[in-house]
Amino acid sequence: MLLHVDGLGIHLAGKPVVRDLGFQLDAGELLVVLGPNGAGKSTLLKGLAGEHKIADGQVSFAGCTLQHWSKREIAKRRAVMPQRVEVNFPLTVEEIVRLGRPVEPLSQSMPVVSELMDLLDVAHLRYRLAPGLSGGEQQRVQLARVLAQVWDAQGPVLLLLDECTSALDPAHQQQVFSLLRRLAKQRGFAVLAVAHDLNLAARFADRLLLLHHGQCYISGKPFEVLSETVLAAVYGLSARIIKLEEGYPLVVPRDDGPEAVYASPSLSPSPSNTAPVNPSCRQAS
Ligand SMILES: Nc1ncnc2c1ncn2[C@@H]1O[C@H](COP(=O)(O)OP(=O)(O)OP(=O)(O)O)[C@@H](O)[C@H]1O
Repeated sequence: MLLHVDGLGIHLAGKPVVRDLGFQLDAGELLVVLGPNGAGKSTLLKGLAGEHKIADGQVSFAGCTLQHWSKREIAKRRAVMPQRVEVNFPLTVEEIVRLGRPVEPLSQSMPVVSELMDLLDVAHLRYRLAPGLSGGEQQRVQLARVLAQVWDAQGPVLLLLDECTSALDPAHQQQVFSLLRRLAKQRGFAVLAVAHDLNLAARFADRLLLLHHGQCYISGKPFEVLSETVLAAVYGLSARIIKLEEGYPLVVPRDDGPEAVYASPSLSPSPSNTAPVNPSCRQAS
């Protein structure tokens, strides 16, 4: 097991934002973390990235507690893409991607930088300055920089990506998730990606972890997690789940919308029916 999270608690401004969270992530797995706004997804990711202090529990990576990794060693194996990265200084796309490989001579880093610019479809922008790029272009450049950091790492690699496709058009979203899946399957990367798009998650994730009020509501394979009752209870979303021929679920919101769900006493988000069905975050099955 590459990443082992046990009883994790993170407090912000004196309040528990992530509570009693436990899950594991293996090499070669793509785990998508879902949940409503404010559920604690970014806080979890920042905790795993070492940006937030861990108040309770333990996180170990490749068998060693996170706090015991040296900054230098973990930087070779863990790459993090935050939810928002704004580049306001006049660096070119190529220079930004190269920031992922700060200690390497130019001749050595250029093949990786070029490969990643191709993969993220930003090679045609290589001499453009970052502040003039569109939101989606900026996001693809940042993802290329993040991947450059661990591209040819030896040994275990963990990618922590916070809504890394939120600004992308549907085709680029598919390309990026398909790339992440390939990196997991072919290179053994462990990928934890926070996302809001349920269908993208269902299509590409090996497993989903649904956060609600800082706790794991349910985790498991997409079909186990994405049920009508779960979506109604966690998001207040009325939706149909269709099983596609390809074998993964498709979430189709109903016309009656969230207001209708909230109007229904049996599905209103009262404390009793928003309590996690699976507080210890066991597998759904
Ligand atoms: N630095 C902070 N200090 C105090 N509270 C914070 C801080 N950062 C986040 N929070 C609060 O913690 C809760 C979880 O925030 P977080 O950003 O983890 O949510 P999220 O699930 O990523 O949401 P979104 O889908 O909107 O990005 C929210 O209620 C937020 O207001």
